[in-house]
Amino acid sequence: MTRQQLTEQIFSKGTYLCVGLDTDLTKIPVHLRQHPDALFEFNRQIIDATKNYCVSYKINTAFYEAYGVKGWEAMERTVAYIPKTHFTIADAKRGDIGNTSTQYARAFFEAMDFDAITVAPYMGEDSVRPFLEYAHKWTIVLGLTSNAGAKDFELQQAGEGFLYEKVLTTVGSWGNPDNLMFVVGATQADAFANIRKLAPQNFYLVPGVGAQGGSLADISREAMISDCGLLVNASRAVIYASTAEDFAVQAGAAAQTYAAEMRSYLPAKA
Ligand SMILES: O=c1ccn([C@@H]2O[C@H](COP(=O)(O)O)[C@@H](O)[C@H]2O)c(=O)[nH]1
Repeated sequence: MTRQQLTEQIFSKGTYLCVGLDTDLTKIPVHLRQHPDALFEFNRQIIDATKNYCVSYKINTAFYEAYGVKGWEAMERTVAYIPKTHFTIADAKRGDIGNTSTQYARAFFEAMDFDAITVAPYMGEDSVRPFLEYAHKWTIVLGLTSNAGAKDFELQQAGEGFLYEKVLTTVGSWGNPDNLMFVVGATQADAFANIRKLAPQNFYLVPGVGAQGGSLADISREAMISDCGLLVNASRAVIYASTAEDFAVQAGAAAQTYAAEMRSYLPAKA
């Protein structure tokens, strides 16, 4: 998907919500747990209920890898089920020597048709480059993450600034705003204005609203640009809005609430 196609979706639907499919069999409604294809069936109903209120789905691969072959198959079926209008993200946090990253890129961009994959930058350029070489695919590099551990490396001083700042500027020169996004945690709202100066045109994938307590209003105020430039992810707050039989209806309602707030922050047009 191109940037223009993504922004057309955002402005026509009035939302920049990304629903995170962090599907955990111990958290889905009891009546679905015995279903022979429970992971996919849960996702199918969540997608049907939320697709009008979001422009993207993020599949965190850990939740599928945890179930072995059956989990991997459920992930493949889920990404194939998501409407082509929606931007699909494999939250896999890959990155290895170039020869190996090439295989990761094939797995997520060819064997499965994800639009984007999250990548850890710490093995350097050759580990990121194979993902960037795909036309109309996106590499989403970890910038300043939402977790407490961000302070252990990302927020350590590295020369003139923080390590995450060096990641933004250096990785930014490897790609461009049409193929490279950064992960910036919603819990890091104080840093957003500075981050926008360092990566002024890139889209940010922003996890951390909902269960982690980040503020949608703060992020939107500090980091939105004329074509939006934000995909804000909510996983647990949407998909587990209810764990009863009405789970899909409640997930749709939660997504609708986020979308209504997002509409109020979007500029008039791109
Ligand atoms: O900095 C990061 C990077 C990735 N994540 C992932 O996003 C979702 C957040 O889930 P919630 O339930 O909405 O908290 C999850 O898949 C994380 O692994 C992140 O939270 N922070």
